[in-house]
Amino acid sequence: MNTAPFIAIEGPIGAGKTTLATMLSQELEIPMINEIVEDNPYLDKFYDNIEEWSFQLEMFFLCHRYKQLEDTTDYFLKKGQPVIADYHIYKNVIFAERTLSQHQLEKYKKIYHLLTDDLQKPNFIIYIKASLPTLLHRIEKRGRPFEKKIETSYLEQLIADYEVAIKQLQEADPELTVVTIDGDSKDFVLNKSDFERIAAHVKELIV
Ligand SMILES: Nc1ncnc2c1ncn2[C@@H]1O[C@H](COP(=O)(O)OP(=O)(O)OP(=O)(O)O)[C@@H](O)[C@H]1O
Ligand SMILES: Nc1nc(=O)c2ncn([C@H]3C[C@H](O)[C@@H](CO)O3)c2[nH]1
Repeated sequence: MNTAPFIAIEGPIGAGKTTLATMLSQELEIPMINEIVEDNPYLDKFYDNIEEWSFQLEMFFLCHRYKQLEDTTDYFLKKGQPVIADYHIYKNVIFAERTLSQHQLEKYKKIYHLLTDDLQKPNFIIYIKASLPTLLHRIEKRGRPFEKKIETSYLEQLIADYEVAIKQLQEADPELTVVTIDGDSKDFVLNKSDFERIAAHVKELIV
């Protein structure tokens, strides 16, 4: 059992995880941890050639998130301080299963379990579901040059992978609370009342 509320925002690429995590962190006055993107040395190369760069990229994300979550546990959760993150560590597996060869995946999963089995996991997931047109629109709006190379089929697969993974996480942990947000119809950026409803719901859950 976690010592303090640990909230992860999840969903496929461009769903609005960092945006919502930032807004909730400010509104609820809860510290936020987020993954690095601009300093990632492999993302650009990865989107050029997934097969060639996937192992380096997945290992980079895994090591980075492992260290970040270790620190999060020590500095916040163990002291009873709630935390909000714009990812769940399990997203490593979601992506790795899609990008690695079978041989690489077997090795990767051993390392994943070794590093993460004893880490504190989030007890709340806010899952932003969004359709392909919504994701494409948001990725384009954000305008990261390397993401122009993302194939539509890759995004479609990730949308389906996320549906399966969130169900698996919920089945594996009956104490986990999953709040699903329809990212197509709920606009927490432009519609103040949409955001207020989400924030009120999260506040109720964690008190
Ligand atoms: N509900 C929303 N309505 C309109 N625009 C949004 C919404 N949520 C996010 N955006 C915009 O969409 C873009 C992607 O959002 P964001 O970076 O938060 O996504 P993300 O899920 O964290 O992405 P990634 O998977 O790459 O980490 C940003 O430009 C953001 O301003
Ligand atoms: N392959 C792969 N594995 C991951 O664990 C992972 N996590 C995020 N991403 C990609 C999505 C955005 O382009 C960008 C920022 O989230 O990085 C990932 N890609």
